[in-house]
Amino acid sequence: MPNKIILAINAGSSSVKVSVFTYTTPTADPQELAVIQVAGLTAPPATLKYDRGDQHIKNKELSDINGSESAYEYILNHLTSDDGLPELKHADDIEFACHRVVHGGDYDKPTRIDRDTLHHLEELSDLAPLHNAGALDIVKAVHAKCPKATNVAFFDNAFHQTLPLAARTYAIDQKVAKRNKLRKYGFHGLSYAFITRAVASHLQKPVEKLNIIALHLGSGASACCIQAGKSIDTTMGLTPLAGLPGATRSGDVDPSLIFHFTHDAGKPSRSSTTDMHITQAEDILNKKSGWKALTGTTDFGVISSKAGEGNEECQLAFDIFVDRISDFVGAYYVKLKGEVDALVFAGGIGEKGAALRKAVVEKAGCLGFGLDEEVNEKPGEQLVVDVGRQGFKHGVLVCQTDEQSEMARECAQEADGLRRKE
Ligand SMILES: Nc1ncnc2c1ncn2[C@@H]1O[C@H](COP(=O)(O)OP(=O)(O)O)[C@@H](O)[C@H]1O
Ligand SMILES: CC(=O)OP(=O)(O)O
Ligand SMILES: [Mg+2]
Repeated sequence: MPNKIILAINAGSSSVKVSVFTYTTPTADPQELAVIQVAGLTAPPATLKYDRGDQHIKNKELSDINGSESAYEYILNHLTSDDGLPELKHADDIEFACHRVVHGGDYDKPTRIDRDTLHHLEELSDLAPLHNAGALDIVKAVHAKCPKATNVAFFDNAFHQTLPLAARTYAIDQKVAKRNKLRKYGFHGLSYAFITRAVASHLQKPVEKLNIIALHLGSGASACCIQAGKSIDTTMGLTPLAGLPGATRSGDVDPSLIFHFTHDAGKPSRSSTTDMHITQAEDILNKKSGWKALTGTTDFGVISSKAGEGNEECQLAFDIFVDRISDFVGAYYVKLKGEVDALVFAGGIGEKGAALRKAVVEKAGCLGFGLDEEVNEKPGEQLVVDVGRQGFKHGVLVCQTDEQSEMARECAQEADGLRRKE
């Protein structure tokens, strides 16, 4: 039987990342052949990163890319014309296109995308204004350019189905809450599912016995309290705006603040489209806040090094992040009754931000976390690295999370059920 190609597509808030996998049987993990990323969609020029075998392209500037759909077209073209990737010479070689869909509402498992599902997901676009519309544009592009591929949606909120009622319920009128489905959903679930398995395997513990406080810190940032391998709380809410601040997101603010910020809070934003309706309030808090508003850059690597050089705005942004993360580490420590296997850092900032890890772990020192500072400076590229100090009560780990590989793994396992019936 010929190898089958799975394309795992991750439309983040500012980038499109695609990994190419082959798989043979549902039981063996898919094998990664190439990873391609077009970043900088919100701060042009877009740039290309490509890794396949010993071929590596980094920071190549691209022209004529103005959104996720054109980024996908570029990516498909790049992959099919790479002679070193003979497994994917033609769009028809793709059997499954997996899409990370941030807000899936009540969908709780990978779902083949047909016209009805697409319509339901479009209705949820307003609840993930930086994400869903971009992902669905790519679904349509795959439909047009790769008509033989089966499109499957993987939902970023699915991992948080296990949130206890008290954690998922807002203290508002429950009739309205139920009618309008207003509750905490939580996101970054593909990443937390990956982290849970990778850390359990690293610690040689069954997933069902794993208790961790996991931090996914990227352009969007969140924390998750994982007990017995299941999410029991997380910082994002009805939408990915709640909780920690991010590249362009405010994170938690007093909900009344926005009416003092602008009198036009409830009016439609100029970023509204026919597929997505958002207010000025949502536009300001999602797209014009966070690190960008505080420092002018969305790159936390730059913020971190400028803070180290004495830049006050960057120092404040850095300190705000440490302050908010520590709040949740404390809260989740109590939820886990102090029975914590490890504090886990992941996502671009969690994996690369040594200074941030140091500051967070120092604050949590009173709970029994400590860092091996030398390893923390250069943890290396292994899947999970122990950066905790010997002899301390709880571990500290860095995990190279991979949302695309999580989708590919689930896709291969469920392939028979997901395949289109001819
Ligand atoms: N050395 C570094 N220190 C801290 N943050 C970094 C470093 N290098 C990159 N980053 C940050 O990682 C973030 C991107 O993380 P990633 O998880 O890839 O984001 P996305 O949410 O777009 O998937 C950016 O804010 C980037 O600045
Ligand atoms: C849910 C979310 O915020 O995703 P990202 O960090 O990829 O923007
Ligand atoms: Mg991401």
